[in-house]
Amino acid sequence: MGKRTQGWEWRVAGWAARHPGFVAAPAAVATTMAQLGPVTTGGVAAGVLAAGVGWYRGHPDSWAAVAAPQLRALRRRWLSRAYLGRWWSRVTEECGLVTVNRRTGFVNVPRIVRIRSHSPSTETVYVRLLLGQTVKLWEEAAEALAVGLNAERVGVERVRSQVIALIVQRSEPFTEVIVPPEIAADADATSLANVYLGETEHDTDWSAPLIGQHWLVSGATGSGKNSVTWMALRACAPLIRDGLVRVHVVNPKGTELNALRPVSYRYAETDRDIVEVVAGFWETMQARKKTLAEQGRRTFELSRETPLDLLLIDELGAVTGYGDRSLTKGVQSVLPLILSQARALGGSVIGALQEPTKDVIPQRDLFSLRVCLRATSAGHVDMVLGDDMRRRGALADEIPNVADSAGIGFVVKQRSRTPMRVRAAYCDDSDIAELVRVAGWPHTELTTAGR
Ligand SMILES: Nc1ncnc2c1ncn2[C@@H]1O[C@H](COP(=O)(O)OP(=O)(O)OP(=O)(O)O)[C@@H](O)[C@H]1O
Repeated sequence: MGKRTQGWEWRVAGWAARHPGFVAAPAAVATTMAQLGPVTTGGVAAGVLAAGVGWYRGHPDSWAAVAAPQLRALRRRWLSRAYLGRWWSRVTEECGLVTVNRRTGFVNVPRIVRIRSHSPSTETVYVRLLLGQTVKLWEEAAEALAVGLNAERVGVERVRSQVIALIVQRSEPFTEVIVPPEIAADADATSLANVYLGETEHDTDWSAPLIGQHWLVSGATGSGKNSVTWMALRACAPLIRDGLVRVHVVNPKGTELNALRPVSYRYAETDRDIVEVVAGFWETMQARKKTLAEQGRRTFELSRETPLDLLLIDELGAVTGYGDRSLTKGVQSVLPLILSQARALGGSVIGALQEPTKDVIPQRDLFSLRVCLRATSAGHVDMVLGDDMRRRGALADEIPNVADSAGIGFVVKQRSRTPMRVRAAYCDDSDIAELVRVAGWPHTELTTAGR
């Protein structure tokens, strides 16, 4: 029996019912023309266009968060051929993702429910599974789908029963290493309210506030986690020199961050010293609380008397989770207090993490900036960035494990709660040496533990 398909008039009716906008928009234009005439209709259309341009020019941030994803999704859905009827049918057929009714010969093509495009390099295509299909079937076809859709890669996720999301990454926006900007000569020229970290996929600066904030950077080994820490320290360098920022370093691995020894206020590598430094940080915060109360101030202001205290923890997992019990117990008795109270007192924490699991991320939501660099498992992404972020396009587990991808990862945009691909600038050994040179000053009051 040959393949049979539904009559075209039924297919058109079904399609129109599923896409009411395509019927409603021309109907609305026709009605306006009939009621108000072509001049008024043209005026209204020009007004809408002018309002759109005005929005784009006047408030690019909200435009990028609200209007751009909608327009991008429309363009991808209807103007790129990838998801149009015939091509979509062909791709799914070639990838073995259609079914044929054995009795009637009718070919069932999986239906696209909707498309979202939160970023220029990625779109999420929601697809209704056909009877008899499994998520696994689509996962196995993902590579072939990527070829068919002309994409870099396709991720597959189950959304609810019968609906999956294909996360289609179109391009890699970062092909070059980002060179860090010069260190500011003056403390006045540095703003810790907006620290430059690198670039975003939208070709804009990636920056974040450091004062009164905690940062969490997660990534597999070799993903470039320390880039973010180094960029924060470059911004702080003149302030460290002037005694406006004090750096407390917890470096259980004893690698890389040991370059900071000469400019650290406190520094620890061994278990005992680590507990001492973290507990000391909390004592500093309690003392700060008293100082602010004495000064009759409720909020912290950066000064030599009340500097920013920055706690850097290179391997959060070791000190809160899988390290020796005396270490983890000691740290866990104060770290939650630091994370929940230090921000208002001029204490910030930057924690790096390799294996994000529930027990090693203490109070995740207290980290206002969370960066997920290359991950070794899909589950790590939502663990770091928050629920649903992988489905919305944060394919950190699909970042290739090669040196060229180091420093690339995802953050969540605060306002729109959508993931954004970013790349941290890279500080090489000479950049690190320069920052230590600039930050270095006669630290007469050094109380470094573990020296
Ligand atoms: N932002 C970056 N841009 C480009 N390349 C980078 C970046 N960061 C790191 N790299 C490169 O990746 C390599 C690995 O980086 P690094 O050792 O800092 O990663 P890591 O995540 O800190 O690893 P580990 O957990 O093993 O300490 C570096 O030697 C460097 O060549």
